[in-house]
Amino acid sequence: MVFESLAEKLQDTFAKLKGKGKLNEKDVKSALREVKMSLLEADVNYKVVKKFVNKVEERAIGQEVMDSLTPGQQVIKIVNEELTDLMGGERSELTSADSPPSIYMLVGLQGSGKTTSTGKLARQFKEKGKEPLLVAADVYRPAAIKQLQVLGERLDVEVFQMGDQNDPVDIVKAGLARAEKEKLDPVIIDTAGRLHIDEELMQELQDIQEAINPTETLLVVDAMTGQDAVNVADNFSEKLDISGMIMTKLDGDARGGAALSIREVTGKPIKFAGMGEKLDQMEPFHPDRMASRILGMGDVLSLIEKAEKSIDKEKAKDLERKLREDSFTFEDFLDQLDQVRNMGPISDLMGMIPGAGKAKQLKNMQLDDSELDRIEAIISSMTPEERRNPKVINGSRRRRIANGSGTSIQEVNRLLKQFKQTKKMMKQLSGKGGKKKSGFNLPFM
Ligand SMILES: Nc1nc2c(ncn2[C@@H]2O[C@H](COP(=O)(O)OP(=O)(O)OP(=O)(O)O)[C@@H](O)[C@H]2O)c(=O)[nH]1
Repeated sequence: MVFESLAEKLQDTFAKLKGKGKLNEKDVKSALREVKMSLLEADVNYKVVKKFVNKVEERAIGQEVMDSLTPGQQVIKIVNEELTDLMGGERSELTSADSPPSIYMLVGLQGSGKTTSTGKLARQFKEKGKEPLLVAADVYRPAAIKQLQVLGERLDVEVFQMGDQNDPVDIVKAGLARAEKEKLDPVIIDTAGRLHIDEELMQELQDIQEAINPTETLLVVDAMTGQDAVNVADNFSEKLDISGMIMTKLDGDARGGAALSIREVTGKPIKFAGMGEKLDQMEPFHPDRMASRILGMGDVLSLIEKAEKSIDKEKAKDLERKLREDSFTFEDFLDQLDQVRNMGPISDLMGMIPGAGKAKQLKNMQLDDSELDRIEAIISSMTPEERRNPKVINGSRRRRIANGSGTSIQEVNRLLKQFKQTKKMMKQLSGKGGKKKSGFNLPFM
């Protein structure tokens, strides 16, 4: 899960704080010392941590907080606000050009995820009905051109390339001319990367910037590299006019040091967060939502947005009807699993549910993707009759299903029990006169 280890530590600290009725200055100071340690362990830049903790302390030790009825909550609220502020406050949108095409130039070190992010960005524009053009300006690594072409084919997006024997500035200019002629908008440029920052590369990128004056120059940085990412960003922004950042591989970043320091150190906003290798795994970066995730308050807004994108509305309606009529079967369950999978890794989804990170029942259920695989295997080993009417699943059938799915009888039993409980719970939720549910359900909730 994104920021998992940091989130766990902070949430532990605040649980203790909330447990106390009245707070005194000492309590707050000791909690903030823990916050400081957690942030440092998460590889957040030292200066950033110091400034952050001082700011929180200044606000938290005020009379208003101490005298309030819920001082613990008030401190968490302040931390939440300051974390949001640290990551840039408001969401920073991509700017578009006054007259098309908008030009987005992606820069960054080799392996940071530049080419993948070029594809992800193109996909988002395509979804909005735009016709982007991708320009392959990395002439040093022929495989990079091929990689972009493969992405272009998959997305049905045009890719402009002139091989690896031309000057990148000429390639980019010719690419722009093509976009103008064919009315393609926006133009997304994949530039060359290097393992380390070097003068030659910076010069080349500066030349491209000068020649085409991009609408935005987006620096792609790998969150997993922690403070290195921050240093790279600092160096790049000294030499180039960077307008914002795409932070990749946040899905594998349990600590969060780069995401929490980079804005403060460079002054540049994170505009997107890469959450996986697939082309649909890039999210707009919302500082407030990210802060809430870290503090275990969930990110219901992002969850709903994801659900709206990946869940078939007709199927959702159908499901609602089935739940109402109590005709929900294992077939439907399987179908729902598929839809949940479409939304991304289950651990990421869990991070978006308020309190889920701390909920013991959920932890015990070990909801990771391999668990979903096992559930799927068990259901697939049932006969159609068993899926429609689980009541017929007696002892010997359970054994057969366990054998067939490579699981144990205990696991089959657990799933059957879970299914029964889920049905009961959903029936209550959608019960007559009860509250109407939103258009989607997760089968385990
Ligand atoms: N988990 C995860 N992997 C990612 C993400 N973004 C990119 N990757 C992976 O990171 C690796 C490098 O990505 P590329 O897009 O090839 O990197 P690049 O910066 O274009 O590298 P060069 O073309 O060599 O300069 C690939 O294996 C990608 O699948 C992300 O958000 N999450």
